[in-house]
Amino acid sequence: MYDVLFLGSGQGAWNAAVPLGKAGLKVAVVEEDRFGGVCTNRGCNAKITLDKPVELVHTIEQLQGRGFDTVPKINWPDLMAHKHEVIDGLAAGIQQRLVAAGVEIIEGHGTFKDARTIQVGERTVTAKKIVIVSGQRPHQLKIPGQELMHNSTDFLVIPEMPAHITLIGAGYVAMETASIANAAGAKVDIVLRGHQPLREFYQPYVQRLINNMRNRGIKFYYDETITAVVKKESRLELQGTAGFSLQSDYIVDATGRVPNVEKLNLAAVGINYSENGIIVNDHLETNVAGVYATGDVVDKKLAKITPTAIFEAQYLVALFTQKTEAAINYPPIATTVFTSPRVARAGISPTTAKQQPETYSIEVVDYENDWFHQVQNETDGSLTLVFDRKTDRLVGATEYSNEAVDTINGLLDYMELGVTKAQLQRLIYIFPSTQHSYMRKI
Ligand SMILES: Cc1cc2nc3c(=O)[nH]c(=O)nc-3n(C[C@H](O)[C@H](O)[C@H](O)COP(=O)(O)OP(=O)(O)OC[C@H]3O[C@@H](n4cnc5c(N)ncnc54)[C@H](O)[C@@H]3O)c2cc1C
Ligand SMILES: NC(=O)c1ccc[n+]([C@@H]2O[C@H](COP(=O)([O-])OP(=O)(O)OC[C@H]3O[C@@H](n4cnc5c(N)ncnc54)[C@H](O)[C@@H]3O)[C@@H](O)[C@H]2O)c1
Repeated sequence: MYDVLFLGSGQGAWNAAVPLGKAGLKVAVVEEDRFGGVCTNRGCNAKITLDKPVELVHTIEQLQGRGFDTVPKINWPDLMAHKHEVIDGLAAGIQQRLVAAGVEIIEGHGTFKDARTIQVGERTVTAKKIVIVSGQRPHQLKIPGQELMHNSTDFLVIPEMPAHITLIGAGYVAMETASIANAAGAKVDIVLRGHQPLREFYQPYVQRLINNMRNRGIKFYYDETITAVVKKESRLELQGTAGFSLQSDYIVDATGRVPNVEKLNLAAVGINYSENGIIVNDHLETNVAGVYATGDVVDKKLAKITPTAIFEAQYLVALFTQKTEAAINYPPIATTVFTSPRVARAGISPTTAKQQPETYSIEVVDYENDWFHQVQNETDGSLTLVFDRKTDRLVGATEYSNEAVDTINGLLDYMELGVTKAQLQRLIYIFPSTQHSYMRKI
């Protein structure tokens, strides 16, 4: 019998399995696909490799007539080959790390037989504790012609960039894919059901991002309900209510992600779940004692992103090695949409702060007239900081700029450590630098 068995090998699993194995526990990981899960193979790592030239091209674009007189073109097949070179070996590397930590690898699809037993093919394995880390998969619109559409996994291995790409949805995946495809030379459309792209982000900054994307030629179609996809000779046609139709070469269904809960035989064990995932308590334990869940498959309001999955994995390590009995206590979680420019955020949003002016104060730093941003001719950027009035501590930050990720990551430390505005103003930063630039304005 294993001490701990993980169902899935993504970030929410291997970041716990490796240290638990090293701590001397008998650990197994069941995986039916590539080791490392979505982030490593068909999510974050793959996407950021394809995004790097986008960032560089946009910076060079900004400096046209200011030191550069041409904009380099992205060679998509070369970039895709580079992505394979960077990404394809990662799964084997994670597998090796598990094996080196003494973790047993079990390949195949795992399902519950009972609260301590998992069936993988012909094999039956038992464990004192089972952790469900089965992640999420792309949501698929149930409409005629759905099989003609692609998802983010398909896009991240696409060998040639189609001339015309259309994305349905305006969340993280749609906006990031649009940013990459547009920079790589495709004509790009985004078709939204509603009126609020990236609804978890500060909307004034999202609007600035959309204006920027529009100026690059990306078209947004609001309030459209797609009802069918039809093949029209060599092209595809999206059809919607009220006579909407749009032709394209490649359509990505980016309408969200759904938790992998159906094929685990949860009903046999009586594990509670909702359409958002497995329901857990504040110790990440399900309603069935000894069965836990981490990562994207958990029903939670927090961002379903890799750092959250890793934090949960690390919490389980502490819990299972008796280093803690306390409930999980999440710090502020930083997140970004990797468009170009980016929008990134952590902590209390400016929207919440504006709704509670007696509790929060706001500082806005616009980059339009900031000399340091003018160095790379970046005039379209802004940072909003939220302070708690009572304690004077930094409790939230949101930025729209090319460097938003570094800014928000840098400010995250201060939020977690409870640094006050007065303490921030004491810091002596390297000059010239982004930090120096915004700290001078607070
Ligand atoms: C296109 C894209 C881009 C992303 N970019 C970012 C980013 O830039 N930054 C970020 O922080 N997050 C990003 N994410 C989110 C990130 O990928 C997830 O938060 C992360 O992968 C969650 O890890 P996990 O371990 O919970 O699940 P997953 O990575 O989904 O792993 C689950 C694993 O379980 C396996 N599995 C499922 N059921 C079974 C079963 N019954 N038996 C055996 N194995 C099973 C699956 O094969 C899979 O390997 C992105 C996601 C996508 C789709
Ligand atoms: N940079 C990152 O950290 C990053 C990048 C990609 C994905 N992710 C993770 O993956 C998750 C999924 O991303 P996503 O973009 O697939 O989902 P999402 O929830 O961010 O966006 C889904 C979009 O589809 C729309 N939509 C939903 N149902 C629809 C329908 N029936 N018809 C038309 N439109 C519909 C929504 O309005 C929304 O615009 C994110 O929430 C995030 O947790 C993170």
